[in-house]
Amino acid sequence: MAPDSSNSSVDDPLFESGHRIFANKDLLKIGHVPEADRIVGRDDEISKLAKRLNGAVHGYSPENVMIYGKTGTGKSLVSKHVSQRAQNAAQDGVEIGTAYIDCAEDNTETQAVSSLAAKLNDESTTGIDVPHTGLSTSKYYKLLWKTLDAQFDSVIIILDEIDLMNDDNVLMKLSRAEEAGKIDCSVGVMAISNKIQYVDNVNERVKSSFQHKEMFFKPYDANQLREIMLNREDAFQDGVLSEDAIPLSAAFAAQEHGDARKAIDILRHAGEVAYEAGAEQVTEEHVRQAQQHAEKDRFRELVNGAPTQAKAALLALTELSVSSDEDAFLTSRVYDQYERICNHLDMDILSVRRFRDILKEQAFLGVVEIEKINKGSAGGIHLQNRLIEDPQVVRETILEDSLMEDWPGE
Ligand SMILES: Nc1ncnc2c1ncn2[C@@H]1O[C@H](COP(=O)(O)OP(=O)(O)OP(=O)(O)O)[C@@H](O)[C@H]1O
Repeated sequence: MAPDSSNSSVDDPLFESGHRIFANKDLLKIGHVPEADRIVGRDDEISKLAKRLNGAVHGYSPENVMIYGKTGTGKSLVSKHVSQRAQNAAQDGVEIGTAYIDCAEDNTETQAVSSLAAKLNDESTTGIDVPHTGLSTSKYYKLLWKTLDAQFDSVIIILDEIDLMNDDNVLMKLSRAEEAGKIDCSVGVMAISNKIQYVDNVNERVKSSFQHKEMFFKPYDANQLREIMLNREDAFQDGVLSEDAIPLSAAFAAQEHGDARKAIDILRHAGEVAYEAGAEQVTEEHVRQAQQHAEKDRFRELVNGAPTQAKAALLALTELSVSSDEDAFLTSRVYDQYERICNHLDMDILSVRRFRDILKEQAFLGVVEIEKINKGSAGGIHLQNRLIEDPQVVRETILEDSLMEDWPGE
């Protein structure tokens, strides 16, 4: 880790001595794992999870656990924390290994198994060389089993964002290894997901071998978010945070779904905004600006991740918004524009009914706002669609997609 030089003085006047706003910005980094005394509001989850892993501490099998919860509710943090404590608490003569796999990165069976083998293998103890690439999946499994037996009585494996793994095989192989006689070391898997029905959708064979207990992490409320941030107040210089900065960041994050990552992000960004503005304090206004920025980022992510047809529908609404003084348009008018776009880009044209469904989905995601207009007894009910975010931002984001970039605009 880089030394904390926030308060050190620098001889060259071109550079600032220390930092006006931050004392230890690392505390607000996304990947930062806080110390036990900075973890707030998760005592129950920590002790429940510890019970599941208790066997490992005494050299028996830990239980498998499936952890569900929305983003930023502390699932990764608590699982890393408890597995680390189990490793430290291991009884004399009991060796516990722990490994964390981010399935968003290692999303194939081979990648996950090779990563596990590489992370758990201490070559100086086992004499086993685990090459990064080039072996078949089954060879990587063999290396993994060898390295586990050479070092551990028990191993605790965290598979984070398991729903992003494109194959459930790894879950089955890990949970069956001991029973199938492939290893003597016992294996406990903590699989983590935001998708509440993840296990319902996995293959029956996997389900029957991955016998597990389930845990649900509830979103934080504004008080808990405030506590989480107060516990990292020392990321800032003394007296720099105005009284409102933390409560307001907590309130913004709680409004959405109680996401601690979002709360910390807003606070860090507010500090950056204050710094850029040359301010001495992080004020309510800086937090508001940081929140608007976070909102734009979230919006960009939503639009980026939308299917191509949804992007074409949004582009149609965007073009109308950019080229007119109005900001809300009847579905029929948006559909005409959508047809022009699809023709130009050589895309399939969906039926009006399907097109309406797409706009509804986008309204559900908070990209579009739909309003019912009653045109009297003869005119009937019509739907008007409006983009929630600045049309130029939406346009720029959609045109980043290589399938849409040939649209010249109107
Ligand atoms: N109870 C807590 N106390 C202190 N910090 C917390 C707490 N819960 C979460 N955080 C912080 O919030 C951020 C997000 O937490 P974490 O990654 O554990 O969430 P998650 O539920 O795993 O989210 P995702 O599903 O998006 O991976 C991290 O920086 C973490 O340190």
